[in-house]
Amino acid sequence: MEENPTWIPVVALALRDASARVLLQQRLPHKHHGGLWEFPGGKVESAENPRFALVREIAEELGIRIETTKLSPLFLADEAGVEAGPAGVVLLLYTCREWRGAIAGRDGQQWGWFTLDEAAGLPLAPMDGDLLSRLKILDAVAGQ
Ligand SMILES: Nc1nc2c([nH]c(=O)n2[C@H]2C[C@H](O)[C@@H](COP(=O)(O)OP(=O)(O)OP(=O)(O)O)O2)c(=O)[nH]1
Repeated sequence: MEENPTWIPVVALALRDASARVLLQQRLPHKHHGGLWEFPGGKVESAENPRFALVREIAEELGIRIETTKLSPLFLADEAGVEAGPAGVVLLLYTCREWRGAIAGRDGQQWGWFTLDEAAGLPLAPMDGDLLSRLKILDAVAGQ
């Protein structure tokens, strides 16, 4: 098994508002990486399609509806090169600019809209920090 380790797929969303700010939320204190900021999302359930997993997680965590067809895949992050977490987490980041409903931290978590520079100044979960760095490069290339 060591030569063929398993992995845990996790999906995350870079939700962008009209000013290109990004929504981040703070992990609850009792969780792994408690108190650190992250892109909203969560674990893909067994054999679940990642886009549908993200729609489910976003509804659960933020109370809003996003559409699978409005999601664009961006990047992935894994644990090579970032501070180690539980073995095998691979974080798949999508982006989206449209949602329906009013945003609320349904698990009691703090959330907010941040420019990418503001976001970079927050204490971020390791893989989210890695993804944010690449999002900044993508925005710079796109001239945002
Ligand atoms: N977003 C994010 N998640 C990470 C990082 N490192 C790491 O091990 N994880 C893990 C923590 C969680 O097990 C999983 C994220 O899924 P989740 O948001 O559904 O996790 P959770 O803590 O609410 O649920 P659980 O692990 O208690 O079941 O990925 C990281 O740098 N960023």
